[in-house]
Amino acid sequence: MTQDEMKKAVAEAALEYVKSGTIVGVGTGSTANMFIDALAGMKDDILGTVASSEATASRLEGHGVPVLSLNDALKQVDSLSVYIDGADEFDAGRNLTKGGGGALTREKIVAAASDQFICIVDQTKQVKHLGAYPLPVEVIPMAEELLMIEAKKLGGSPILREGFTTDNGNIIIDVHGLVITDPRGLEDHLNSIPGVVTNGIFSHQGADIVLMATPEGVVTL
Ligand SMILES: O=C[C@H](O)[C@H](O)[C@H](O)COP(=O)(O)O
Repeated sequence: MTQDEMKKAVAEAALEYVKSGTIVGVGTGSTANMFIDALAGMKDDILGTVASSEATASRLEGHGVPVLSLNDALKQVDSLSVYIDGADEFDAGRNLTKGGGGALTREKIVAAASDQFICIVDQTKQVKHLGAYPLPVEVIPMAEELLMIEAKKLGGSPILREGFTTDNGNIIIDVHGLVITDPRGLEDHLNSIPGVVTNGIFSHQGADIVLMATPEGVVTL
């Protein structure tokens, strides 16, 4: 089974968590794209979606799936029923790193507004410690050098994502070389640096359920 076939299988398995008549939070990335394609078949059953990026909104709209802003959605309901998204890495505690596509901030906001986060991954994303995948940090441009200095103090090697601007008009600094043994502590520490919008550790907004595709089938963790 190819990695793309595994992504498709896990994306389709996530449909089980989509409840009729609810608003669904939708993530960003290649796995989330496959979920969007599968969700299109349920577009008449759900009340709508909230997208975690402009790219996701465009793909949903291309399928004719209704997209609401988060603010409009939360005027209708207290919370979204479910948030479904991929990840770059996950650990045994269902802590995640995300943001390989640069959508981390909106993803974290939509996840926080949802009752349940179902993370859809293939088995290549499973790690003992987060950090082998460079950790993205979204930063207001003025704080670029400040974040570089602080990341080096943590033992990381920060690299500006050249030519990339987030949907929020900010920059991303990818921090290489971290071995993250305390995901929640590092998430909080990085977010306490002025100018940081958020970082790609999802510990506070970790997954409630990880659906992991393997060549033998989809496993629920
Ligand atoms: O910003 C991007 C997101 O956090 C993605 O969910 C993450 O990078 C995983 O993407 P993919 O499913 O393409 O591996």
